[in-house]
Amino acid sequence: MSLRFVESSKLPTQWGIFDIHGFEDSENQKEHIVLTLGDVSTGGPVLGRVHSECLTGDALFSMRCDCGPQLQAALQQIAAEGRGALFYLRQEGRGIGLLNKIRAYKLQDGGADTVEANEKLGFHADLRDYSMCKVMCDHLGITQLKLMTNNPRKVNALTEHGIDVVERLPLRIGENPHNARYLATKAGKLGHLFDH
Ligand SMILES: Nc1nc2c(ncn2[C@@H]2O[C@H](COP(=O)(O)OP(=O)(O)OP(=O)(O)O)[C@@H](O)[C@H]2O)c(=O)[nH]1
Repeated sequence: MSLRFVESSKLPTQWGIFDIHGFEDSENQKEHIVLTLGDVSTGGPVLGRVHSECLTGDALFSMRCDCGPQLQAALQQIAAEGRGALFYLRQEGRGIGLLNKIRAYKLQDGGADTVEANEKLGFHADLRDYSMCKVMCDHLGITQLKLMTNNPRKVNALTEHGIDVVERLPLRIGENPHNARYLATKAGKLGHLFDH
């Protein structure tokens, strides 16, 4: 992965003024961002969230998934701690892209679960790559993460890329009748832990 830091600036949000850092992956024509709050380069493990893009959940308030509430909760928890990092990775639909995610939704409307739908479209259930996080951490001086996630495979992937994840913090939020089956499939087939 050829990831290059581009620029940093400020991003005022309803939870405080974050620093926003832009990175470019020219090889894959992707642009990723990291929001940080406080001094993340010194002072021990950083509260972190590695969040994969979900336009429908993050920006359009979709209740088919739990992405939007997780994003909001992560930013709130970072703000409450006064220090942390949100890695916002542009790998929509677990890496299959937005339009294929809509195709997968259509298949789920017809009875497939989220894993079967990906497979019917010819994709693996999860195509995401977390290698860019190591470059981002090195650039930002982050050496250890306390990671907010329900996904142990994400912890393993980051660890394999050389990131020291010292703790996994569950991020169980946003359950509703529209995403009950989706969350059950994540727990049953994708190894997500829905503990508190
Ligand atoms: N292919 C596909 N992607 C989906 C679907 N619903 C949400 N996503 C995508 O899934 C990604 C989020 O992954 P999740 O499996 O929900 O969660 P996670 O990141 O593995 O784990 P957490 O850290 O606990 O949130 C985002 O890129 C969403 O766009 C779906 O039905 N099909």
